[in-house]
Amino acid sequence: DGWFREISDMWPGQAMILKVNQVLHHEKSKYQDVLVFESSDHGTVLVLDNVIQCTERDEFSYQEMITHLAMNSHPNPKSVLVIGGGDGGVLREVVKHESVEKAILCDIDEAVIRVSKKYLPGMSIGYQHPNVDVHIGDGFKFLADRKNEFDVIITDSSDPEGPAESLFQKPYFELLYGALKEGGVITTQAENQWLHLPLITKLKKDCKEVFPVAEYAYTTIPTYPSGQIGFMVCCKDANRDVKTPLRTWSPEEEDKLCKYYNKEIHKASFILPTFARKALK
Ligand SMILES: NCCCN[C@H]1CC[C@H](NCCCN)CC1
Repeated sequence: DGWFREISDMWPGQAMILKVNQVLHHEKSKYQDVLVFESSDHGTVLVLDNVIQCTERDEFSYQEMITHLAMNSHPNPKSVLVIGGGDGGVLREVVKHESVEKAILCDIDEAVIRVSKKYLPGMSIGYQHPNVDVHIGDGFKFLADRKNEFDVIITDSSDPEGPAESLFQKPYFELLYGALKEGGVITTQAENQWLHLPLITKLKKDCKEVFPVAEYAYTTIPTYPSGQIGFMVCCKDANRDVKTPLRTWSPEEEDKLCKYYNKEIHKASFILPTFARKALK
């Protein structure tokens, strides 16, 4: 009937539905079902295994926050790794930082990259930057033999049910820790406080066993379940206050570079409602 329904047991009893004008692409990749459709009011939409990954209308909220919460919590990020993020949106945000000399993206599924380059030019623009390298493979394996190499690692993953399951476990955070240089910072996609508080509580506990600093922040994004998504922000430096940006763009630059992130919302994103603050203490 011309509507896409995001129904999943990860958010029981609720569903986002978007009006479909035209299906642009649909394939079974090696890892997941890949769907791209033109929506009536949210631009082009990327769906993996029936879960909305990004819509052109609101993707900037997620891509900017998962990137700049990490990048602006580091004094001088030169080498950056993105695990997942095949749509290219996070890379687009990473290369907004002049300090970046090398940005590597490692995604397990070449189909997401291929489809994004064809149907999501506003996000895949990230691939055009000269300092960007792309690696197709399992992020877990990629990290295993990288030690002391990155200033920032961003894990832009899908949800725990599916190819990204291992990216939510403690062994993965230990690999991240080893791949980071001194003072390194990570962000991961850390689900929604209304839907997954037990998972986030476990995630923060695991991160705190690996990193001296681990904090949960979140952003508002209309087309994700319950309208928001969170991030775990961790640092190897015990004295780093990730809740306050170390570096800030001027107000003019902020307005030019970002549509969601700014230095106030960096701080505000860590302020939690009482039910979440108690669970994540
Ligand atoms: N680069 C954009 C990919 C974004 N990852 C998505 C983050 C949200 C997730 N479902 C929402 C989970 C609800 N808690 C799908 C993958």
